[in-house]
Amino acid sequence: MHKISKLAVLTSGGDAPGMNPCIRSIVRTAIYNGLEVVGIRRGYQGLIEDDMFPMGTRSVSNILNLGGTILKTARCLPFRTDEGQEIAYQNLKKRGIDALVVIGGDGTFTGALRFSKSYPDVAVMGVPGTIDNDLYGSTYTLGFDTATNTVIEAIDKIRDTADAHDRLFFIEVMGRDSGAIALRAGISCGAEAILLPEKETAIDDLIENLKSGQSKKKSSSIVIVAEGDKHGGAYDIAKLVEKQVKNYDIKVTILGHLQRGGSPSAFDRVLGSRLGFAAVNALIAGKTQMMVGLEANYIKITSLEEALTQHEFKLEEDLMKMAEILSI
Ligand SMILES: Nc1ncnc2c1ncn2[C@@H]1O[C@H](COP(=O)(O)OP(=O)(O)O)[C@@H](O)[C@H]1O
Ligand SMILES: O=P(O)(O)OC[C@H]1O[C@](O)(COP(=O)(O)O)[C@@H](O)[C@@H]1O
Ligand SMILES: [Mg+2]
Repeated sequence: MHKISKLAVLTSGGDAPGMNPCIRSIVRTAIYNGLEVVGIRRGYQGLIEDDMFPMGTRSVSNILNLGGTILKTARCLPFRTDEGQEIAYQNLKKRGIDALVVIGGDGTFTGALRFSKSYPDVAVMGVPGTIDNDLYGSTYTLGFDTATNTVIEAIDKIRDTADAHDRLFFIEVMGRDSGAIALRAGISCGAEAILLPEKETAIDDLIENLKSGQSKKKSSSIVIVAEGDKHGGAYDIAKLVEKQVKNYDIKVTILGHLQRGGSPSAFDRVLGSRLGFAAVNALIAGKTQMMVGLEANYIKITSLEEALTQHEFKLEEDLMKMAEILSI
């Protein structure tokens, strides 16, 4: 078994609250175990540009409560090329780095697995960090809990004004391919309808549902639209509905990037700490091309290969049905 001595960490793809607690945990667990630690700025971009710096225990002081990522993040096109991957490898070798922890989503893991297959002498471990909660191998990903709470706080406020004016609101939440935030937020805020990318929305049913709400004297209605819905965003759906639902003052709100910011929740701080701790310990134990996750409240280690091939989101039909019944 190859014993590691110098570990690098990066954050990649969309930032997610909980990344900082995870970085802190990785740095301190590694140092506790006698490893040197290097931080890489802007994900794979910094790996290719050799933008790295040594990290000590104090370099991660007072970051548990911070949203975003102190390492910064990026979406990096050159890492998708063989040349980019080779430059990244040479930069790691030059510095004597023999282990890499990547915190990110499916794209980040795809890049890491490809890199690790070409250059297996650098051990690679993934930590699921994305507000979209769409990775196989972990019931929860970093940032999902905080983002959902941020969304709930915003929708509660919108509900107040919707109710005061008897209005119908279409609220767009993040999730290009994932309805995870939309579904949890919809249940938490008593949405009249939840539209997800994983399920084709029957506009006629939506219109019937809204009309029936009116006849039952609902004073306001909230429809949550995940940004990746097949009919388009909240504005497009509102236009389709507007023609047929009369006597309702319709408004649209796009929550946008505010959903990705903010101080991580207790859940995400604990999750980040646990996953970071587990990632370093797994590398020390000689594991590579894996990801750490949380299943049934226990750490679970899954191969990146499996995580990426199994990754289709399983639509939670039971929760959809429950949300529908509870909003009658
Ligand atoms: N097929 C791939 N080969 C190499 N690198 C990739 C590949 N897919 C994604 N990446 C790298 O991972 C980065 C993050 O992926 P992205 O999909 O943007 O975010 P996330 O990791 O949150 O899903 C990309 O910008 C790119 O550098
Ligand atoms: O900030 P950007 O680059 O516009 O990306 C927006 C996307 O990032 C996310 O917040 C997170 O996606 P990833 O985990 O794939 O990075 C999506 O919900 C959203 O569609
Ligand atoms: Mg992704």
